[in-house]
Amino acid sequence: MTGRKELTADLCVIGAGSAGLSVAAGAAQMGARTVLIEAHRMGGDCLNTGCVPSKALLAAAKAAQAVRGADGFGVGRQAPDIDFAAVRRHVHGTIAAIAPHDSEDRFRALGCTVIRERARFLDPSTVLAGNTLVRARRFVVATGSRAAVPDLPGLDRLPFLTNETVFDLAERPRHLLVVGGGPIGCEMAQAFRRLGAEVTLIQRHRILPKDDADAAEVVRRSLVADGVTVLENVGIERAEQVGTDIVLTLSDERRPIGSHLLIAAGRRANVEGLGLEEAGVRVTAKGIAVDKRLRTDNRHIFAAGDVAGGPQFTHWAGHHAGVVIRNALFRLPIRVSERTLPWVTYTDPELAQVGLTEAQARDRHGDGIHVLSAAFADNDRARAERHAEGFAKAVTDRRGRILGATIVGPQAGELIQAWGLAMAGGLKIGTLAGVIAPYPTLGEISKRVAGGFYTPTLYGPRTRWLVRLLARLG
Ligand SMILES: Cc1cc2nc3c(=O)[nH]c(=O)nc-3n(C[C@H](O)[C@H](O)[C@H](O)COP(=O)(O)OP(=O)(O)OC[C@H]3O[C@@H](n4cnc5c(N)ncnc54)[C@H](O)[C@@H]3O)c2cc1C
Ligand SMILES: NC(=O)c1ccc[n+]([C@@H]2O[C@H](COP(=O)([O-])OP(=O)(O)OC[C@H]3O[C@@H](n4cnc5c(N)ncnc54)[C@H](O)[C@@H]3O)[C@@H](O)[C@H]2O)c1
Repeated sequence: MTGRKELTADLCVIGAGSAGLSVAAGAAQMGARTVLIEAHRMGGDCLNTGCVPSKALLAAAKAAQAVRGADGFGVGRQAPDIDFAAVRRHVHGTIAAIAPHDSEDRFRALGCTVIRERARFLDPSTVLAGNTLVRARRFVVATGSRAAVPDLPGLDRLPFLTNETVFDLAERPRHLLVVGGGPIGCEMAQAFRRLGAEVTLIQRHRILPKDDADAAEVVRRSLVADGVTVLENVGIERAEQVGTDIVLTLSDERRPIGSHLLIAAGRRANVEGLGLEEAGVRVTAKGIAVDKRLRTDNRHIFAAGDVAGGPQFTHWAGHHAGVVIRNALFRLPIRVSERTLPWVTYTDPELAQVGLTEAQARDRHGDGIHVLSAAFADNDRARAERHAEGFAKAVTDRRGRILGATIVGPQAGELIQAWGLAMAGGLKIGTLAGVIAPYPTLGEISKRVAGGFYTPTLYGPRTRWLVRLLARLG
């Protein structure tokens, strides 16, 4: 075709976010001729409008909270002096510091051909990106997701924030209304509250409904203790602007009023305008339909990351990338597995999960499970650091096979990794119980939980009988 550039490749990746970048980096370094197409910003959501800015904002909020809490250690008695413009510089400085890792330069250096255009399938084996036609043996659609905007009467007539705009606020909101109590809603509610805004969080169910109910309750109490108004199990009837204020009318007739509105009510897969129909790729309400090998209905086209409709995490996108590479380049029938997928909500305290929650384990295994737990109140390090809220809990089958673990408390995201490793390695609970954990560490809590599996036997009547018998024998 005239005026058009044509490229042929082994692999063409659409979207340079967590999933697409991992696929492209792996494939290029393994020698595949790889084309990477990105319409907007290299790094996608995670780097620019997701994980990175949200964790940077939470870190600033934690620093502010540490000032408030210093009094408890006998160190000063003061309120934090928060310079919101400087907080914003910290957030954007963090993005800038990480950006080179996801940059066009780096990917070109790895051997990828990078095209900064919007991509669209013309037919099952051709993609058009700007002026370039790409023909490839395999394609990967990794176009991610965006904030789902609820169908709320009045919402279309007022300004609202999403994860794409909230990190660009020049000034701290006076009163932030947060719609949605999933991970984004809870993290942002706590961050803005600790940075000095009034915050009201409105959630249709309980907060963090995908998580263990007892653990979510610990997070809820912490949000309330920080001063967040948490309104749960309530619908929103309409939204309106009254002067400069935003007013929501709830199903129970309460009317929270705020200066800003953040929509954090779930995600919608980016499937529009991609020519998926022309490519023979089927889409459902959740996203692109894929099998366990991440193949779409067109066996030459894979989907990875948020657009594939499953869990939405950067590390899950990374797992997807490994599955796609092995299927697409090596033709190995590798499947995705959620069995040891961890997830963490980075509130303070953090809430971390791997494997089944207690409720899920009961659903699947009935009463044939052991539930083991320990409180951070009994962990000496947590006490010393005045972070003794929360608990760790594990669920095993009758024989001590670990089915899942939940940790809510300080550093829960770090602590859950021992449980993920144990599950991935097929270790039984006895291995964790036998670990020599350094004292005093937060990690001792895992050994304590695991040890609970043996407590009834260890301190039971049979052991006591045996000890007395051996004592009598001299
Ligand atoms: C506020 C927030 C906080 C989060 N925090 C965490 C966290 O702490 N930990 C965690 O694991 N996960 C977190 N997530 C989720 C995580 O960001 C996503 O799961 C991850 O970014 C998904 O990666 P992806 O590659 O599927 O999509 P994306 O990162 O969205 O990348 C998709 C890319 O495709 C591009 N694109 C779209 N259409 C086209 C097209 N037609 N042509 C070319 N390019 C296109 C987009 O511009 C984008 O760059 C968070 C998300 C949000 C919103
Ligand atoms: N720490 C992390 O790993 C992290 C952090 C942020 C986001 N994420 C990822 O991003 C995804 C999206 O996060 P999210 O919090 O937007 O989604 P989510 O779907 O987990 O939570 C959104 C919540 O909003 C509620 N909701 C929906 N419509 C509502 C309405 N009209 N009124 C009141 N409540 C309403 C829903 O009940 C739901 O619980 C998550 O699935 C998660 O995987 C991960």
